[in-house]
Amino acid sequence: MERPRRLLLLSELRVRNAAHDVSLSRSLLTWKRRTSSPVYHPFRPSVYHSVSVSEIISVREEEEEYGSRRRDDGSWKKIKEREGKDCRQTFTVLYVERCRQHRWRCAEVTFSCSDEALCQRWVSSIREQLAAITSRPKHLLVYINPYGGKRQGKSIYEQKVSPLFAEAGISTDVIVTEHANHARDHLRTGAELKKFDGVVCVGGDGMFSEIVHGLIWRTQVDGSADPNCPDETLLPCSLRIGIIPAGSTDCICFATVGTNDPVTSALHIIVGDSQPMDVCSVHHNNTFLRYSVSLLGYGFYGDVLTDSERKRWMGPARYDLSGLKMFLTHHYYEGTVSYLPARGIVGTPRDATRCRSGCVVCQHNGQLRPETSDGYEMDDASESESDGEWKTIRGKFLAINAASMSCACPRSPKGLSPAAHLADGTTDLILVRKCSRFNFLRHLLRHTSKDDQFDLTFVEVHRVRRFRFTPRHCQSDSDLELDLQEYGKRQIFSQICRDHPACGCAPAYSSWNCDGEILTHAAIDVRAHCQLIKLFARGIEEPAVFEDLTNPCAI
Ligand SMILES: CCCCCCCCCCCCC/C=C/[C@@H](O)[C@H](COP(=O)(O)O)NC(=O)CCCCC
Ligand SMILES: Nc1ncnc2c1ncn2[C@@H]1O[C@H](COP(=O)(O)OP(=O)(O)O)[C@@H](O)[C@H]1O
Ligand SMILES: [Ca+2]
Repeated sequence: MERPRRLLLLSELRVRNAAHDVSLSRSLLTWKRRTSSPVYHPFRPSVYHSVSVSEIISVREEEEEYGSRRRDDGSWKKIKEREGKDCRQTFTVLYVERCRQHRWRCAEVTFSCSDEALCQRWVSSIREQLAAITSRPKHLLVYINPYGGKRQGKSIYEQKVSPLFAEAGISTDVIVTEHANHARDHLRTGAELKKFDGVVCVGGDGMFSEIVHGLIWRTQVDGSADPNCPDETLLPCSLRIGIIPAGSTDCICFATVGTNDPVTSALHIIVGDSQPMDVCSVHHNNTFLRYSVSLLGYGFYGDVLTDSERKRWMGPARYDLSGLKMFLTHHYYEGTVSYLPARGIVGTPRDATRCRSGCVVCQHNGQLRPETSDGYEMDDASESESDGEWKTIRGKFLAINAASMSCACPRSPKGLSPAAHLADGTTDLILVRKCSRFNFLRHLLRHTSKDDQFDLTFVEVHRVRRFRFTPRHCQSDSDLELDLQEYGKRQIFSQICRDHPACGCAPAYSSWNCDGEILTHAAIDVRAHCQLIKLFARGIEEPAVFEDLTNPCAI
């Protein structure tokens, strides 16, 4: 049986001049219109509203007096319509309202009554409940990339986000970056992180990647862990990261919130959401290269990124043109992929279920602590290899993709690996073998349709904890890395062939697309670190079973 909620307050207040029963408990604010007729009216809009206290943004106190209303900040506002008697006290509650396609809006409702003391009690009770929510940030460090996407990061923040933060009583230190890696380096060395409850990134996946690199690095150095060592157990970052989408793909925002909308993201930050996320570390010859949280792609996606960087002036459309060009170019790459399958976990890349808010698969797999329970220790990787746990595949590949999350984005609403999980400590390794252009097109089209992406003979997918890739030409040189001179020459020839596909000579190397940043090393060693970072997000919410039909925003 459902336990009755203990009410903190229950009063008759007016909303838009109609009497309502308004109640406040620790979890809910509700208001219900008083009706004179007990008869059910099918065409009368719903008279009952409820808002979770955890989704109240703020409460604003106002006082109506002689045709004017005084705001909290001391300014005066004319009221268009007097509500009933001469002098009424009013207060306005701002709260989260759900709209279509996972969008959130800031809605407001104004309550009024003639009893000043009662109004005051309501305002202070709501404020007390909000103050008791310790997960909400109070002071944030904000980095804005003015250069990403359509170059609107600064205006997006100033017009859509900053007013909401102010309304919620969040103070900010804002840094508009002046060059690439400005935010990363500031976080690594300069930022006084103790002052803040979180870091906000205004930009695309590349800008988010800078924040992740700065925070992870700083956390390891402060905690005496060695980020250069591929076998190190990395320390999780305590500060959460908020993403205000202002880039070109904004895949990390889309795959964790369900939409690329600055207001929605700002509201997730304000209510203090928390979503853990896996991070892959990428090493080359025991030297750290980069971290990746979304896509690590060699071949097609690496080539698209390299080509698109030369067309940055085109904005986000550069990816479409480069995508078409690289599809027509149809380069394949030879090499060896070795991987360590994730054992003992729940879920496979071909599941029909999806990683959603409060995902039980992430909760379950996140508790496994892979370093101990999965039967291998990273320090003993070679032992595991001799145990036959590592699998090896040699071949010619059009694309090698590791998706640590679905990689859903507006271009591909299901993503590259629709059943991938945000926080299960694994990455989905997708191998697309050399095939005809027609078949590759079928594969790409499945990124945009409902059909199973992996139900093609030339595509295979494995859920892994660790993988390595070695391009063929590295192996043929007695398994030694090419010296830099040789590597340079091959890069030049690769470039010539890339630019003159008619010569029929396939380039030896592609680059890795690492969350939208180019990695020129082809041979890499990748390891998934379970729940290394946390976002101000909650994962994609399942749509409510009963939509509020009186909410025009949701219909
Ligand atoms: C013929 C129909 C083909 C349709 C293919 C559509 C495939 C789209 C898949 C997109 C996957 C995106 C994975 C995310 C990558 C981002 O991290 C990266 C950088 O983002 P940002 O910094 O915000 O720009 N974006 C890309 O690499 C773009 C890939 C686009 C490929 C067409
Ligand atoms: N002020 C700046 N000037 C130039 N580049 C910058 C600046 N700040 C950040 N960057 C870099 O811009 C690149 C693209 O940023 P991102 O926000 O991902 O936009 P997009 O989604 O358009 O690629 C990243 O590599 C980031 O490091
Ligand atoms: Ca994952």
